[in-house]
Amino acid sequence: MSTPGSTADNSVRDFQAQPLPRWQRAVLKVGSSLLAGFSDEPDGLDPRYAAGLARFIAQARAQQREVVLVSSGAVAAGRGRIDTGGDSLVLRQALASLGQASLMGFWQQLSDRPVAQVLLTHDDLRNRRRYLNARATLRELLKLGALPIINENDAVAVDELKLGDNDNLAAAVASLVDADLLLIATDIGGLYSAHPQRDPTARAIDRIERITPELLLAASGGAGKLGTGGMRTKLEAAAKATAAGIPTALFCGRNDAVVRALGEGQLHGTLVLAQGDRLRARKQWLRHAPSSGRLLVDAGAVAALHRQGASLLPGGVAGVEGDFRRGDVIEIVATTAGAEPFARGLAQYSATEIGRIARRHSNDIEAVLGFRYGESVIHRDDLVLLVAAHDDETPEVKA
Ligand SMILES: Nc1ncnc2c1ncn2[C@@H]1O[C@H](COP(=O)(O)OP(=O)(O)O)[C@@H](O)[C@H]1O
Ligand SMILES: N[C@@H](CCC(=O)OP(=O)(O)O)C(=O)O
Repeated sequence: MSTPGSTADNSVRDFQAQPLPRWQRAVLKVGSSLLAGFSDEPDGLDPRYAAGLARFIAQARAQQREVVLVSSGAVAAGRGRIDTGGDSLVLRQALASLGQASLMGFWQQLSDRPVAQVLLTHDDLRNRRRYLNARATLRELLKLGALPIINENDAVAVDELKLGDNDNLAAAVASLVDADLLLIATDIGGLYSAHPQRDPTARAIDRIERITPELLLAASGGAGKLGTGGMRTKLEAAAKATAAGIPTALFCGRNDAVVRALGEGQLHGTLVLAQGDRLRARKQWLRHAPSSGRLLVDAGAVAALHRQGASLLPGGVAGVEGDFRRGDVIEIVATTAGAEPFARGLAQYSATEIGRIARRHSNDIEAVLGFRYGESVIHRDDLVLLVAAHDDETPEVKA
């Protein structure tokens, strides 16, 4: 903790440098406060800060790292196109629709590779099938080397459909894509012990081990001119991400030195530490979620899952029980053992579909079903072993 401050210029002075956790795949959230509203007139999007963030993304990519961008700014871009007062929900929805294409064009101009738009709502992420579909699309986009840019689908998102703010959306996306770091860029150095523009005694907080009600209260001072939730929604997002094992960094995207340091693995900002290990948190959930069916698998599949931490392919499936759908949690039972499941996982295909592709080669999936979500019926990232293997080669999936 150090001297109070409230502007981008104070970020480096107020927040001490600390190492950024090691990461391979990060979600970067960029708020409206970094993209627009630098004058009193609605003037659309301005690249003065976004350019530095785009350089950070390009540099990460050159180091074989992956970044998924969650970008606000559609409403601000819409106001730049049709200058209107007012702030009703339906007007914001219309402005977001007006501005979304400009927002994508804006990032495309700053990006060294193709950008891809993905618009999501809370409902999409609650629905397990749509969740899996969105995840598969995002993985494919990263494989293609594109820069996925996510925003809330504001035109359809009201009330219970809405995530409400892009900070929470970014936390959900971080879990969705299995990120190992969530970066939230905003117009202030990080979290202060009180609203720094209103309280001169506010102190910078470099590191948070646990998000307490007191911290949430300190962050409740409201948002900036264009922002939606202020620091509170950033802390809520950090709470969600860190509970899923993903550390979260809040930093000032308006300060070039801060953004450059980030590229060198140094954070000037607030680091919220992960609560436990990412894989462990996910596997823990898989162990306890209610299951909707079972797969019987042969000895070859049992050995592959145990020894190589492999995905379950249709060829090893000997039988299907229950009426589950794509995305449901199911149990895996060995035909050679009793009825006790030895593993659990998320089904990539429904019970009926797996019944049709059981014992077939993965290459046949498309010919049999007429479509294909992937080569496995349970992907290894979605699989947890419940009992250890009989030898010492217990795979990493036994979290
Ligand atoms: N305790 C606090 N520490 C830092 N900023 C705070 C705090 N409480 C409220 N804020 C406000 O939150 C703003 C950032 O949130 P917001 O305006 O929603 O930005 P964004 O558009 O980047 O999401 C800061 O500029 C500041 O005015
Ligand atoms: N979906 C809205 C952004 C909502 C939002 O959370 O804004 P911000 O607080 O600036 O991240 C838009 O694109 O304008």
